[in-house]
Amino acid sequence: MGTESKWGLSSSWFRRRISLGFVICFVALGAINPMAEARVRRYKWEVSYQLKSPDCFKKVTVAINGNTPGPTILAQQGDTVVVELKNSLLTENVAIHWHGIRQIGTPWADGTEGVTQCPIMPGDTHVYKFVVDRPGTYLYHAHYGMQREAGLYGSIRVSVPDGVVEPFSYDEDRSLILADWWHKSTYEQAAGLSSIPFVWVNEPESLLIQGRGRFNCPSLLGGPSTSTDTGVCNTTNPECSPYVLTVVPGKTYRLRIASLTSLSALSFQIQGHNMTVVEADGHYVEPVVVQTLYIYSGETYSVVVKADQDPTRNYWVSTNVVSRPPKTAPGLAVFNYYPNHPRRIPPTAPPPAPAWNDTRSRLAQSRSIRARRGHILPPPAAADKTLLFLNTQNKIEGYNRWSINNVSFTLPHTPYLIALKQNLSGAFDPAPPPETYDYAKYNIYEVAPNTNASYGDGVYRLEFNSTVDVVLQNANTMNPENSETHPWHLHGHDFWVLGYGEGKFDPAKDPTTFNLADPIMKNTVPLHPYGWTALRFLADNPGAWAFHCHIEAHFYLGMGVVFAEGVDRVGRLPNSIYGCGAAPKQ
Ligand SMILES: O=C1O[C@H]([C@@H](O)CO)C(O)=C1O
Repeated sequence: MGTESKWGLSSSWFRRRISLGFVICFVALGAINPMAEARVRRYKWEVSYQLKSPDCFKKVTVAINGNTPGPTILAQQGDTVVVELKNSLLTENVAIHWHGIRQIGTPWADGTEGVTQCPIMPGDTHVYKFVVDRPGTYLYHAHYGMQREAGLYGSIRVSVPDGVVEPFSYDEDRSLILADWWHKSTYEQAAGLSSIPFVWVNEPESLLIQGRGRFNCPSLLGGPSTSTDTGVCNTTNPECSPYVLTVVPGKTYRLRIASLTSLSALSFQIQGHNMTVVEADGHYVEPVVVQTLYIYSGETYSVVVKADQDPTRNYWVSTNVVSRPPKTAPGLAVFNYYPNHPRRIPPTAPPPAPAWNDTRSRLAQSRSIRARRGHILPPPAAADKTLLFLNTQNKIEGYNRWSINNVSFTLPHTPYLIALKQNLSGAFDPAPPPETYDYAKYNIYEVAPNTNASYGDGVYRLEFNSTVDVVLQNANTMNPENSETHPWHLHGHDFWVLGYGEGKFDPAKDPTTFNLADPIMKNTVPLHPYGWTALRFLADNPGAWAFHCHIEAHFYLGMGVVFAEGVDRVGRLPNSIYGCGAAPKQ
């Protein structure tokens, strides 16, 4: 790493240890140092349990350096990010995934427990080191069990290199993460999901904007104290006051909006303001003006907003559950026009939520977002391999599961990357999972018996540098007249979104409608109820990569697959990812 500068300036750990004078001195040196472009951004994180009240209800969270969301990683294209992570959870493993970072040349740093690494055990310290090769808006979050839901997440913001001008302008740059929040622990939820009878997680108690929400504690509203809220509902706690986004009248803001919900598809609105969508998952898009942005778990968008409304008042920022019958109050933050008091409640009610079951509007928005001119085009020829993935809910041995082509994914005890690279036999099923389903016979509109699903941990082996199409097919769940939204996330790659369709994908006809002219590239894409979504990607990143529904409970219940390509080209695996299953520490 000849270009490494030892003193990454954004590291909070580093900043705390040197005086401001030194920082200014190093910034000045950086400005004249030709080696300055590719810096190392060092972070030192400690993951621990913390009692927090993000929505005024106190519960155990999993935090980084005491906070949820964790610190924002700020870097510039080409920088190396080094995160030294200490697991101070007393009884629980951890692993962190860098969502949207492709990990080119460092597949072992993807942070996916069971796929690219062994879990980091309590007391252990693990170093993640990777290059952020593209500017854009990304995320990080736990990728172990259902731990993300306990609050272990944050933002990654990668800026363009010095001198590069972006295709839109703004005065200020802000990040907002949306999340849903439950009062039950993740352990209780996971236990319920793997029980007979099945105990569903149900709808969230609240929606959080940048880690802040407000749950309706009955006693706070003048009602009787109940055993569930006594001592835990405390709105005087500053932790649970709404997030405030202060804007200066006349200025333009780039808001990087990301969703890390565990279940909910969301709408997002800023009362009285239009938003111009300019970036999706790290790729510029043709500007689209919206009043309501629909956002699915794992997606990021940049919108440009001008503070051009009546500056004598504040406005609501609101988010609502869509695609499932909502039982959760809107998540609210304050869009505060300076110099109004940031706690001044906006004088009018939050904007009404869009109809939760208006699938057509959501589909229309998905289709309306197109790549910015000058984008990377997909290979135009037919794909080398097409995978047709039927998404179903199933019963296996009495347990509720989710399956892809009748296989419900289970994580092996030895990570795929190690097993494949070291040719460890017996680590996972060597038979590849099915590439299609019986589309001629399957009725996606009915509750199907789905009695022939099985557990599986096989891998789709992709030829290195081949073009792969994946068509995700949605279907009815085990409940009549019900089909849900599934945001699918691919690790290690971006894909082109070739199209969204309603109903059943017809392999003979629908590929002719694929958009090969200006498809957006993304890493996470919604599969709408009773619809299909078609993607194309190049299997050009040596490694083993998860592709899964980003709903925490759904991946936990088997809704995912693993791709592997070019593993023989992967460099020497670091010892730090070993230490489980058939992969003991070297
Ligand atoms: O996996 C799920 O289970 C429930 C429901 O289908 C069974 O109660 C639900 O809404 C899911 O997404």
